[in-house]
Amino acid sequence: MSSGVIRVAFLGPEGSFCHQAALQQFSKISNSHKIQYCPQTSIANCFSSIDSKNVNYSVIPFENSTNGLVAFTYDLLRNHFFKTSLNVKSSNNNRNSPNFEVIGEQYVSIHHNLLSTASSLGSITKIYSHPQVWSQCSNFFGSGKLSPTVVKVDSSSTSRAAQLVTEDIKNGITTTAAICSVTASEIYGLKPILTNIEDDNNNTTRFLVLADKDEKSYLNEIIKETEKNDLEKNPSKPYVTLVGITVHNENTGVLCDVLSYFKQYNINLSTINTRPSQLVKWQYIFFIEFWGNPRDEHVVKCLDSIKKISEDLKILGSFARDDMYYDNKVDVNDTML
Ligand SMILES: O=C(O)C(=O)C[C@]1(C(=O)O)C=C[C@@H](O)C=C1
Repeated sequence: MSSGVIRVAFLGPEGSFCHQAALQQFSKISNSHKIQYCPQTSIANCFSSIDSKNVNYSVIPFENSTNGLVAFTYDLLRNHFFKTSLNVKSSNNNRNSPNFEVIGEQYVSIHHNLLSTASSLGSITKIYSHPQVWSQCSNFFGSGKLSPTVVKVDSSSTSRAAQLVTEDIKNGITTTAAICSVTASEIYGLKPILTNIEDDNNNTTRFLVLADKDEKSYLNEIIKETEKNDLEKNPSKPYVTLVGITVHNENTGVLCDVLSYFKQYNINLSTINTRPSQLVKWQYIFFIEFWGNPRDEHVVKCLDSIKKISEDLKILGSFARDDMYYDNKVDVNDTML
């Protein structure tokens, strides 16, 4: 890794929403530091590039306000932080202790656009987009504007979808379309034929920022410094911590006991999601985010108590809550029309 340059992985190519999240996070320090953005072809590569120390940071999609958790990401967090039958088989012992941790979050407003050079909506034969997008645009797909035979084709990202349409055009195919951002439409030189086709105009995706945890040098200090400045400006700015917990299935009420510790220590939860543990069939990892910092005494006590009654507990990281979290107004009058 070349020194002095901060390398940031994101789900590429350029123009993806993940790219936007990376720009939001790192533009804060782009005046004082050279940032090199490193597009990856999959979310899995965003993880492997940071775990193998090819980059200093990686930005990954985590959840969407319309369709919830990004399962690919949760499963990759599981595969890196927990022992699973997959990594036991490959005897990859490194797997429960990755070289990175979660240090930040970014919120991106997701507005979807349909790009195509087809002569009409009805003549589109194929639409490319990231699989997370289909259910964010379900009203559009149910509107009857498209041919009933149109085929949805998964692409690795929304910007890759736009790229695929440009490749089709070069090959003389003009009946394909992509659903992607306005930025992607500008980069790939294709005009949207429909804009804002998402069901909910408040559609937002939350991204996590992963950082190389061994790199105790200036890189993490920069982020800590910007956080420190934020916290100085607003000392009550809350912290959020993400943990993963597995419990012994056969113990009745054990999850209830885990949750009651959070209550006992007055710690408020912000999300809870489960994914199969991939170690024992029908066992799950509970991914929990709570308001608090693992350095706070009451958080330490709470997690210590939980550790005693759970099979495994991993702290995936903690970060200052981003201000955009609070931008969650829903216009009820709008939804009642
Ligand atoms: O394809 C992109 O542009 C991405 O950044 C990925 C991703 C996701 O995985 O959720 C990000 C935001 C949208 O929700 C759709 C796709």
